[in-house]
Amino acid sequence: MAPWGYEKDNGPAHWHKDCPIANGKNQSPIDLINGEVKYDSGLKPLTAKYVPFSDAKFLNNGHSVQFQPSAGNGSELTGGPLAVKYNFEQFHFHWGNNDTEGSEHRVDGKMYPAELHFVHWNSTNPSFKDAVGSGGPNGLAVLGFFLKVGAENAALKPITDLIPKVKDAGTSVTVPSNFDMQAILPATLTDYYTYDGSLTTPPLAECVKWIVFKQPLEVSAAQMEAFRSVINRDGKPMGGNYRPPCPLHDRAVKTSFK
Ligand SMILES: NCCOCCOCCNC(=O)c1ccc(S(N)(=O)=O)cc1
Ligand SMILES: [Zn+2]
Repeated sequence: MAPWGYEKDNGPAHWHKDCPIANGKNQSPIDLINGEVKYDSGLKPLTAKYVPFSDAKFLNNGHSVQFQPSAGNGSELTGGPLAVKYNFEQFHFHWGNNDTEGSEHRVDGKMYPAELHFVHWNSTNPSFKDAVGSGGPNGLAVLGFFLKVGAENAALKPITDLIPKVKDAGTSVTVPSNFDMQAILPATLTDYYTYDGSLTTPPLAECVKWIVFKQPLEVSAAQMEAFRSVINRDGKPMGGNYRPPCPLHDRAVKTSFK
């Protein structure tokens, strides 16, 4: 099979052939249906401590654009539904070709124009790859933020300004060391949905504690257009790099908010 993608001939409907877990019972993304979630007063705010990076890359890997510091950057995530400390690995985006589509998770069937994923791995593992393969939903913790079109996002501007430099698949640039990743996050990481799920791209491993924030971040129309100029491995616009929602089966979605 051609490498996986989001086109007719290699998109989400084909992924099960190489990754049979695609039809598993803990797949992501899902539609977050407010009438079916359950408030959990035990869910505390999350704490993300992101330290400045000395040598981080921003790259086009053919199916997303991704910020990736060198291993062992000392940034960590704790709290919320997490029992242990998680190390930051990378962040990346999913988006659409217009403002009516693009996010992976949905809220009562509504899609946002884009979704930002901060990927972290359980620090009781020796490496990220071990965490992916560790079995069970505690290998990774991914923070999902919906993006909506509005004011320019000053914290993301250093990243969206680099997009023209990684327009083509397989290209990357070094990110200026004064880039402040912490500034992207809201001041308090409260009001989120959380559930046990999977990677939303192959290998689709069911190793993820998902934490999706209720409050979208804003980006300007120009910043959205920057994403839409990115080209995928087939030389086509990368927009549409989102997996449709998967069945919830007998999972519960908990919320930290009433
Ligand atoms: N390819 C087989 C070996 O796989 C080893 C682990 O590789 C994992 C590569 N994928 C990822 O790291 C990865 C990370 C996050 C997300 S997502 N969109 O669910 O946040 C999807 C994918
Ligand atoms: Zn993602």
